Amino acid sequence: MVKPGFKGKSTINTSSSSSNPDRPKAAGATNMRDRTTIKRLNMYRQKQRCNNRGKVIKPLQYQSTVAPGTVARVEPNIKWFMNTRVIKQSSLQKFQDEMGRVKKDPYRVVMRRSKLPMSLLHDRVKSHNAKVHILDTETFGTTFGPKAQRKRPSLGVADMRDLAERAEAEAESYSAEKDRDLVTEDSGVRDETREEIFKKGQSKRIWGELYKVIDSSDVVIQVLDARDPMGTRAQSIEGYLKKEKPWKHLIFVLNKCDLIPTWVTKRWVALLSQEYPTLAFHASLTNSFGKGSLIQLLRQFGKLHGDKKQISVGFIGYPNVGKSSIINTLRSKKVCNVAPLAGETKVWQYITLMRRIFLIDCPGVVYPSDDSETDIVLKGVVQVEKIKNPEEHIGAVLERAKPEYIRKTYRVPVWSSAEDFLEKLAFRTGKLLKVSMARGEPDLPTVSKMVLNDWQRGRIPFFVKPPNTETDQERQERLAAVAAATQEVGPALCEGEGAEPVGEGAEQEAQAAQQRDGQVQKILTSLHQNFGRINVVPDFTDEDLVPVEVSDTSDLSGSEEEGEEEEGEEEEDKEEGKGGGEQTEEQADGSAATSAAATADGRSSREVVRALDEKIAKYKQFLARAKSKRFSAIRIPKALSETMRPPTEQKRTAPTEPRSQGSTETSRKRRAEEDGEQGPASKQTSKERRRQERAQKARKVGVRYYDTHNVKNKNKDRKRPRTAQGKGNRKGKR
Ligand SMILES: Nc1nc2c(ncn2[C@@H]2O[C@H](COP(=O)(O)OP(=O)(O)OP(=O)(O)O)[C@@H](O)[C@H]2O)c(=O)[nH]1
Repeated sequence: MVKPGFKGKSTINTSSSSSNPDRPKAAGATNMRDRTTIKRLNMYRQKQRCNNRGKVIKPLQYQSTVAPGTVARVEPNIKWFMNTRVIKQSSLQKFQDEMGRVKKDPYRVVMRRSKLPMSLLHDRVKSHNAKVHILDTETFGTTFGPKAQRKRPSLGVADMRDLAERAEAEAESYSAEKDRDLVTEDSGVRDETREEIFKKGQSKRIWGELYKVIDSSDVVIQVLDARDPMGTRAQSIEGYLKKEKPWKHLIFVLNKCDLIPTWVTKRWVALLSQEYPTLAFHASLTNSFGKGSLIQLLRQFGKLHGDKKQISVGFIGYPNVGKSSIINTLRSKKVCNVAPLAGETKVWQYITLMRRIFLIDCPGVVYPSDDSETDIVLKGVVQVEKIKNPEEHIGAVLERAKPEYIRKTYRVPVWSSAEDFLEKLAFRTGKLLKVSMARGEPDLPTVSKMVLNDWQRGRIPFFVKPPNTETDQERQERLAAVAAATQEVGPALCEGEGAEPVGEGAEQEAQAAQQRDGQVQKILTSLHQNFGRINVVPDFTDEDLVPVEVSDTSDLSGSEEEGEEEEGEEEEDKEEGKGGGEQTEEQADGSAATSAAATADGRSSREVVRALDEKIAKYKQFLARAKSKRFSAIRIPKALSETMRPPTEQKRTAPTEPRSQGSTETSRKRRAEEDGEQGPASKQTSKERRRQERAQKARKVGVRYYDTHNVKNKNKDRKRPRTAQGKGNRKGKR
């Protein structure tokens, strides 16, 4: 309708023609065409008008008006989706319940079956005796005839004799213990159902997260706890990856290497490398090991997948093995939540390492195994606070850890049983009950939790001994042989690496796999880890400390030169942390100094490297300890500062008694006395002597010193940025 007061020409056609969609409705007309029908009919009727040269002067309605060559789209219409019906799960359930009830009722008949979605009622699994309608879909000839194409079950035997032989062999190897289906008489005693806490990491949700991570990753890193690599290893996942996703790379990272002797790390790496590429790692923001090698390895994988914009690296593994810590170490900052409690990571998360490398953190997964409840607790899967009877697991701790380590950690000299040990420890630590009835009795649950916590956090030295394995030289030879074989097979397989080998011939597939393996092995031969640099924290006994031969100097030029890598990282990713770089500078300084000393001494480069490594390890250990104790000002003991000096200088000075780094107050006093003997200290007052000693021996380090100490004149020596003149100028300007 035209608005009142409208002066212009109306676009509404007022004619009563049957082809006018706007025609007024006649009085009493009930069967008139509606607007849509009229418009559609007009569309059919219309004709295109052209001039005498054939050029369109009046295009058809809806004929394109866009310039030729423009990509046009058909506008989606809601009617396209009209036939699709979606119902909620709850509605389906309701329908099935109600229809099921009606169907079962013999006095009722379901009318108009065809209009009801009856298939929704019958989608259940068919019972085993349901009739198989083979002949409804296939002819007799193709099903049972001489040219039958029907698939038969593969029995794996050619004839009855084979079958009988196989049955006999299986009967011989039968073990009733392993037979889960064996029906036994009910003795009245049954295993208690496991508490929910022992099922941690096994839920469907967690497995779903794991498969999401695997599906999204090009490289899967399985993180293993160095203390018990085999116990935290998932052979089922490895099998799955090998069978279902052979194009994905699987790597092992042996984390927490700082908690085991270095030779054990070396042996495990050699052993596991026989199956998958393995790297040793110590996750720490300040004092890491293996970071450089891992980043280098990931970069190489990135290059291998040159056709992809970026690669994703998934971290999978048991709970609490340190997946999130490794990611934080690689990023040099806290990007993932880390806690000594299992199950800290709840859902998967993506983290950018570099422009082309993404990391995915996965919640810890517990793989199906025959582990007892104690095994589960000691593997760190269960939070200690949630265990109902923590005392039950202490016996296993005392069995697994060596008595000397227990003695050293808890200062309990002897014990006859787990209970005896707990009682003694409770009295020693003052963990006694305060309840009136049992006042003064040892609080066993609390002490047990303390011990279990210490175990889970690696405060009690423990490791699973690796079986004997190939030596380093053998490994190098094997890797070199594989790499040489690959070169023969063909060039690098950068192209088509990421593509799934679907539909390819078996031979081609095998060749591709061989090439891939060779490529990875080649990358690995270029990676060397200098295990001598691992900063092992626990004090192991001599028996456990088989001396490790530090690798050649060539190793140092390898992956552990973190400074180089940091540089590279910064090129790629500006956000990369700088901590490692600084550390390496120090190391580089030290190395320069020592190598100079070495030439002067005429010592072999190997000895120099070993000496240098020892110094670096001591220095790192000292810093880590100071950090953990949150010293605001660290006094570097003289012994340590001496070790940081070049060896020639050390040689010149008189040899001093080696001092432990964790020097106590008394030893410090004793040293002060010893040092005091050298000068005219006896005439000084004690205050003066102390001041002198401090000036001589200690150096203050630590950024938090002024935050935590009330130092009045802290800015005394600092140059004032603005002089009085400057101030005057500023005032003048105002
Ligand atoms: N000593 C030592 N402790 C480590 C190392 N890596 C991780 N940790 C500790 O192990 C504990 C668990 O680390 P997380 O990174 O949270 O382990 P996670 O595998 O992500 O655990 P979930 O979240 O349960 O999957 C933390 O207390 C870490 O400090 C390591 O290399 N050495």
